[in-house]
Amino acid sequence: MSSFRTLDDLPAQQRVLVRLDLNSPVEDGVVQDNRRFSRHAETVAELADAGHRVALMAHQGRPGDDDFVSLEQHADVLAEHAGVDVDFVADTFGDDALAAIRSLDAGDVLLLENTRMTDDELPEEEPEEHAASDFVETLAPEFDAYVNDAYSAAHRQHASLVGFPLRLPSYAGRVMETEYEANTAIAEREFDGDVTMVVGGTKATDVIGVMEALDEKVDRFLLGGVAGELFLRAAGYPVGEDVDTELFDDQWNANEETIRSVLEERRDQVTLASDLAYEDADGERSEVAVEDIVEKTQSFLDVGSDTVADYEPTIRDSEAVFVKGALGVFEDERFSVGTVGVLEAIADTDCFSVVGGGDTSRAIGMYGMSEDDFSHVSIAGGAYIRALTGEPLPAIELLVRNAAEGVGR
Ligand SMILES: Nc1ncnc2c1ncn2[C@@H]1O[C@H](COP(=O)(O)OP(=O)(O)OP(=O)(O)O)[C@@H](O)[C@H]1O
Ligand SMILES: O=C(O)[C@H](O)COP(=O)(O)O
Repeated sequence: MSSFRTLDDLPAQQRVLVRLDLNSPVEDGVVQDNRRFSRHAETVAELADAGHRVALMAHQGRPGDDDFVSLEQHADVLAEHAGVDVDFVADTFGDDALAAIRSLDAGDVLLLENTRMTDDELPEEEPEEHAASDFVETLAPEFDAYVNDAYSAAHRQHASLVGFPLRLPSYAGRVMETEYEANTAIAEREFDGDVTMVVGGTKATDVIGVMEALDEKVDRFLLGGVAGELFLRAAGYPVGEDVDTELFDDQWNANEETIRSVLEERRDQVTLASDLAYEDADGERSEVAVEDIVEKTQSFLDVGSDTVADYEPTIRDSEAVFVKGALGVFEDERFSVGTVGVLEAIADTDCFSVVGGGDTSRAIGMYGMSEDDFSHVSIAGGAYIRALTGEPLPAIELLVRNAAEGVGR
């Protein structure tokens, strides 16, 4: 059990500042509903129903990215799930935000603008520095308590995650509590048979770092997505570089050394895709064997069918399978073969299975699979794989420290 305080410990009638993780896929400017909304809605509804005055903080994307947008749409999606009104103010901690916070009545809920729109949020700094930022210094006095429900962002050392626990009595929300307990229990679990990890997605930097740390725990890695292409590049294939996206070159430069050393030292543990899929001139899915690729001239959007067939026996023979990241752009049905094929193979076995990632976990519902076919489905990606390595999550350490030191008591 954790040693942080939870909503069961929160006194009545508080002015509460709550950190959620509503970071979601954005398609053509439209925020896509996903399990982060439904899960966090439970915490929000509980706080509102209990008569607290609730102000919510969350982030979306990163400055410079297409999905770095306002949280205005998030307020409506969250309200629908929570069954309570969620007002929105297009301000993080300026006069408009303060006026909206001060006008909250018991049971009211307000969502503040994307925390990453303030310069104080993003630097990875020590909690003490964040606690002294204008952002934290301005907002903290407006509240009696801070609730962190953002387990899936707990690996980031950002102001809204680590600054407030030095200023306010702090509590874990319901999502934080359940994800922490599930992921910690999983990290501590020992398996007799083979443990397999399926590694994909776009956040290659996040997953490659932990592959090194997990080699004691994981017997075999099955690769796909952007990380998989970077490994193919290291293995000498002409892929894993930017053609019409900016997903590869920067991540290659940041991780080349680690990828090469993982491949060199653990070549027999790492299985790479044998074929890849792309959109052909007719707009159809086509596949090519990696051995036949002479030059990368278009984006590869999925692993091929032979790769899925290669991966299935490994999954069937595993006692545990962990998934982090999709093997392709599954949101487009043509490129869902890798992700869905692997998830269905896992669902068909009775192995212990965990699927993590805010985006990746969406594939389960999108393609008619049931969460019950997996042992645990986490809305966290980076935080979940770090938890598997036993690496501390800074935002959670701060909740523990806050409880131990009795801040605000
Ligand atoms: N080859 C590829 N090219 C571009 N995008 C890809 C490719 N393969 C997978 N993806 C994308 O990867 C995304 C999922 O992985 P990503 O690393 O972004 O997040 P996640 O696993 O959901 O975890 P987190 O919660 O950390 O965001 C999917 O939205 C999918 O479209
Ligand atoms: O989606 C996530 O994994 C979390 O919200 C963290 O987002 P980040 O990877 O942009 O910091």
